[in-house]
Amino acid sequence: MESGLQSAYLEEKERLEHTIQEMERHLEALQAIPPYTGHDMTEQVLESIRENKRRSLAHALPEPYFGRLDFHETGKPGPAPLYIGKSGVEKSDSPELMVIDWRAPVASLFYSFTGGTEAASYDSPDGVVQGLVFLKRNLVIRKQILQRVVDTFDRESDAMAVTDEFLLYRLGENKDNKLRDIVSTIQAEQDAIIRAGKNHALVIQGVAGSGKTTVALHRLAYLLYQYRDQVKAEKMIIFAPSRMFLDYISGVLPELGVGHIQQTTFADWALELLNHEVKLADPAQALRHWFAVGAARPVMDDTAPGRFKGSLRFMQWLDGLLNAYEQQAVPQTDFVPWDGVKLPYRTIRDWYAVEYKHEPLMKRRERVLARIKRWLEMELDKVWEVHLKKDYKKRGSARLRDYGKQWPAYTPFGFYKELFRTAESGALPFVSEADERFIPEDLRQATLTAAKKKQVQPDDLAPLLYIRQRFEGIHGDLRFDHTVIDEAQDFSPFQVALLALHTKNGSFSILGDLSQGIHAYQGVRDWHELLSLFPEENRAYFTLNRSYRSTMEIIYFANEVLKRGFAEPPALAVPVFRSGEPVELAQADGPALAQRLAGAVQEHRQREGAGTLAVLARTEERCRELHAQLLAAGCDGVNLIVPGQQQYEGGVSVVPVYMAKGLEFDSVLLVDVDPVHYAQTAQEAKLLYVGCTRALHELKLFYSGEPSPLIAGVQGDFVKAGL
Ligand SMILES: Nc1ncnc2c1ncn2[C@@H]1O[C@H](COP(=O)(O)OP(=O)(O)OP(=O)(O)O)[C@@H](O)[C@H]1O
Repeated sequence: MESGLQSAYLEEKERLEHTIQEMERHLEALQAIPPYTGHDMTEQVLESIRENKRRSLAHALPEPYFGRLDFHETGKPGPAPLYIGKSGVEKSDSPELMVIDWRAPVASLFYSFTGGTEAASYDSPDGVVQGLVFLKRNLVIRKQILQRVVDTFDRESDAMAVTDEFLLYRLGENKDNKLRDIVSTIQAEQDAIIRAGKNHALVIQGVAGSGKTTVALHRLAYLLYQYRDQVKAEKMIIFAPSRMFLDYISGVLPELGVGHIQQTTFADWALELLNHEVKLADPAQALRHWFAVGAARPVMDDTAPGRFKGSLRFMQWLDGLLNAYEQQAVPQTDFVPWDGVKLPYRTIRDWYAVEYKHEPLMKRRERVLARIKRWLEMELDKVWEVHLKKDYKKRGSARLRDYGKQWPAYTPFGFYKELFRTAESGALPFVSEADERFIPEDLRQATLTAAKKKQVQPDDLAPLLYIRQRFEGIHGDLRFDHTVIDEAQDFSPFQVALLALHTKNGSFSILGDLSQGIHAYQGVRDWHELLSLFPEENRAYFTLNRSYRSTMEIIYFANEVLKRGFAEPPALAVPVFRSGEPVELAQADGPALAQRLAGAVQEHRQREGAGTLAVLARTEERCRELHAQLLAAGCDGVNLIVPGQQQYEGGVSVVPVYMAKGLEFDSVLLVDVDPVHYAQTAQEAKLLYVGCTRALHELKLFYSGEPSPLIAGVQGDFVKAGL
């Protein structure tokens, strides 16, 4: 075996040297051709192909490939080694490929093949291709140097396949402040999602750490490769929960050689489309309210404003009012520019309701008014007496202005706020009593009070955009080829329905985890709410239950939290076989806790290759306090992460649990895990679960007095009492 490994290493080393020489030769040849700057179209196309090749070769040179698959296609001679890399590499003198792009159909075998001697197959553009896999090999190359060769399947060897060794090696590494690509270790269940067809709305329920975010980003790279004639990077969009999270994931797409994909939060995107006509109420205040501790924490049922305004019922109500407005928008009067001449109401209504039916509402208004103006000019042409003509012109223009005032040009916000008035406070004529009753009184008051300051809550944004699309339509450049919604459990059905209007062919990747639905005051309760928005034949539901982030100990412990918080716990995470230290529980508060935390930070920093560490607390105030204590104890350079943060710096951070969602840290220290901060409810269990599952390698929990019922009595070799 030893000598087998040695010869494999030597074989691969030689092959790598040969590939690099060939690539360098190719790159030099391309660089020797002076860039074409002329106007000949054909030459321009050729230059752009050459430039792409130069870029792709330069990008691939340090690590040309990461895998090898020896595949014997049925009916073809002998097994051929296929080298798989982040991008395809041609030979310098022929279009034959030395390295195959990981997204190519044949490369799917590298991911979907998980061992066994039976025939394997993959889908190619010409149909299913069958054959036998002889060898599956992982290679680690860094800066052109071969560092590791691991065979995960060898048909000719008696040795057992060590399928997961390479994955475990990868998962055991420390992380920095950015998410990384996983091309070399994509798992079969992840690959199935990455390669799913374009015109489907995929809803993916994945446990914490199952790779949802990572898979979504790889899927974008795949779609761009596979459907290059149909989709463009600039027309793809990722919605993520915060700008800090966007910063955290910003490294993956460039690593995959993909650029220019729009990345935003729903609020930023919406405010931009609304021309910043409204301001968002301070989100930190809302978070303080919803994540208040103990008895101060509000109930999160369907009467919560976000649940109400985010529901499809609310969307239907709004739709009904927009339809009623559409029916009654045209002033019910003839247009009489001067005595004796009139444009009948019926004619104006016909223009509006028949001729311009397909235009959005405010465009229709513009068109009708412009047409009345033209009619007026024609009527004036019929008047020959100069002095009369002048007088009619003045009078006609004034009457047209008056007419326009009876038919106001609403902005989305201008219209929206009118809908919350009652008949008593001057509601618009088409707002019925039933419409009035539909809105809970306190919500009406809150919406109107905020509206006076031109302020809205996040849950008002989807309704505002819905009005916008009915008023102004959606221009081509606002329609996406593909839309990714990460942390989708925090999205409302209304938001997703709205995004569906902006997305071509229902092409979506919607990812989330209901067990992490800590924003239950606004998000979905079950995925059917979202799936029902798409036709059955165009939607697909996937689950990811394996968790790759955390050690077995951490996952077993986090699962216990869910079991204690839910009468019927949701699908529990299945860890990969990666073992670490047991989760530690310790009693500490006040100065003793501060001392423990400072000690842990210092110890962490002394470790070789120390990665990231986070102290997680329930509230922003508590984080500020702990941060100050750490600084006072001499722990310089500790980052405090609070709402509104734009960047994640890595290193050591103090973070409210709700802001840590989506991120990960090598070590996590969770404080105040007592009955007050984490009561035995599903909602608090989700919060604590989020906190625990942020840890890759090490998790410690501290409590004052009693431990929270969500962790009390947890027993097993995956947990131990701390000193
Ligand atoms: N196939 C894989 N190979 C190597 N690492 C992986 C693989 N899949 C996921 N990971 C790693 O697991 C971690 C979690 O991934 P990611 O953040 O995408 O998961 P997630 O499901 O979005 O998590 P959460 O819901 O908790 O935010 C990352 O460090 C990622 O690199």
